[in-house]
Amino acid sequence: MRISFLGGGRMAEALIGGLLARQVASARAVQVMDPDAVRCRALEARFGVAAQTVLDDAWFETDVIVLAVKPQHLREAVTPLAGRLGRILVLSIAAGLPLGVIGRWLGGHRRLVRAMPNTPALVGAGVTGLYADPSVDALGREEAERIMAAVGEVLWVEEEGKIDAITALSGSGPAYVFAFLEALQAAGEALGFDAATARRLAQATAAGAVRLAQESEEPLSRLRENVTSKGGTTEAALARLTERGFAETVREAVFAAHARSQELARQLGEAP
Ligand SMILES: NC(=O)C1=CN([C@@H]2O[C@H](COP(=O)(O)OP(=O)(O)OC[C@H]3O[C@@H](n4cnc5c(N)ncnc54)[C@H](O)[C@@H]3O)[C@@H](O)[C@H]2O)C=CC1
Ligand SMILES: O=C(O)[C@@H]1CCC=N1
Repeated sequence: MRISFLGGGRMAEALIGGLLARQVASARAVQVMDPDAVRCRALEARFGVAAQTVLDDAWFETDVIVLAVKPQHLREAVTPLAGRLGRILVLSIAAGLPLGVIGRWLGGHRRLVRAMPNTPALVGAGVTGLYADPSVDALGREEAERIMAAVGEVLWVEEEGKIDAITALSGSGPAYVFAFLEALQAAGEALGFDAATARRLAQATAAGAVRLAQESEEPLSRLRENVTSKGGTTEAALARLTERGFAETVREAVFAAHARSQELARQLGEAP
């Protein structure tokens, strides 16, 4: 598969790394266009892929174009693509921008898939939600899935609105987990550990708990109960979390991200 990236930032770098490591594409089949020459040189040096600061005809000799530009820059970035796409599949990872809007900017192109990955993709442990325009055929869906599966799990949704929900849950989700780990580390430091030890304890706990959850058939509530002895230490901690509205706060945070994702296109002056 030949893959061209519009935007060669952090997410593009993660994807290119995964694609080459899993041999979904060879370095010769991957091209990048990014106006930042420093980024281009960095990607060339790291992966041996061709990276350029301008769009030329050769860049359009491809099967898939991945849109990996910030939502605020996407319109300007994709306008030069309009009318030059033919059968190329366009895979957008931009947050908050519906396919209807991107298709309009691309001059009515319909061979479009929207993806929402997350930063654990950088270490091959991402999870990506995917939605295809109904006109995209099985081959197009398979190409999109193979690209995103190179950096982790994939999950298709059949309703585009669900991509905003995926953005709120797993797209932004790593930041919630890091915020929790930061708080756990800070609490560990307050109990007398040095920063490195507190971080190690916090991370090992999270990694172990997640692995236990992944390898268990039990509901999460049962796994929580299994840690919680009657009258014990965990019960004391959870009582405080409940009293402070932990679950409601997480819910409100996820809903705030969801609302923001829904609002991004409108803020750019685009109705879905
Ligand atoms: N960072 C995250 O956690 C996630 C980000 N995303 C989405 O991925 C996309 C890329 O995000 P990052 O890689 O984090 O951003 P980034 O800022 O690292 O990379 C964006 C790149 O686009 C380039 N660029 C700017 N204007 C351009 C143009 N006209 N043509 C071509 N390239 C241009 C910039 O030079 C930069 O290298 C965004 O749309 C974001 O919403 C999606 C899921 C998670
Ligand atoms: O915060 C953002 O808008 C992007 C989308 C998901 C993660 N980062």
